[in-house]
Amino acid sequence: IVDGWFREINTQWPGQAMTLKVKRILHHEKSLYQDVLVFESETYGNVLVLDSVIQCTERDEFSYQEMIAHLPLASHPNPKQVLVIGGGDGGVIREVLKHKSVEKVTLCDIDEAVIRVSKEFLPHMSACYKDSRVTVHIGDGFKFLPEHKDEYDVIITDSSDPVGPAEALFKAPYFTLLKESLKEGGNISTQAECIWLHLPLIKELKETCKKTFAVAEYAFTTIPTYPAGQIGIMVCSKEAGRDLKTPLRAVPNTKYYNSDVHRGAYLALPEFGRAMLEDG
Ligand SMILES: NCCCCCc1nc2ccccc2[nH]1
Repeated sequence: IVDGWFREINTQWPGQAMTLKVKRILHHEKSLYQDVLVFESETYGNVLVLDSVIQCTERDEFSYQEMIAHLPLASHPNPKQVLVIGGGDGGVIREVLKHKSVEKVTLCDIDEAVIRVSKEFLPHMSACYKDSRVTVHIGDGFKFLPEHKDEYDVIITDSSDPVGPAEALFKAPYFTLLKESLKEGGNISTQAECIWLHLPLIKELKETCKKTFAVAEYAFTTIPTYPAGQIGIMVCSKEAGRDLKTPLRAVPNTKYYNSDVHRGAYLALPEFGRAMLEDG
């Protein structure tokens, strides 16, 4: 933080950096896995930063949280058991609970510090931890998944970037584990990075998902505080013929997601992205 501004300088996006004006630092610690920082910004509410990368801000988190949850849930006929890997801030759980068919949500995050800090400084995101349908497991998704085979209708992987603790969550073995933990007809979604910054990674991710699942599609959402203001969501299904692009029902009290946004998120991949992802 220099002269009152936080700058998101990172080798993943060379030569550019989102900058947010800092009102005051609320918390800073080194957890077992990463550096955890929370600051109150002048115009984006409280901001959670892990290893110097912006993970969420109170002002725009709903865009990403709603899309990563509702794209796989609204295209599943009857989701009852849901698993969230990562996402310790709790925002995804809040969205999952908007589907009345959901009976149980389990959250598995490797770092208890993220959950603890979110409960204290991100109340609008962590409020749902109190819900009776929610179970929290502190641990590595890689170990948790093999112990829970054929158990979930939807699994959402709300990971940070593929540098540090979340690196393995972007590789093929992880997607095989996801598939084995899904019930028949199950859907998954993962944080799938930005076409302006990570095209080679997205191409590899889509190829991995197409090999592992019956269907795999890349959607995207707009979010001002993520690098280049856009982030992707990979959505897949075990069910051959599952139409991921069509919402089967409306989702109540959202601020970003609706059925048109659902469809629009898959459409019109800009030509430089389409060519790379589809033609090779
Ligand atoms: N550079 C884009 C980063 C995207 C991060 C998405 C995200 N935000 C999170 C907050 C808490 C825990 C896991 C999270 N994963």
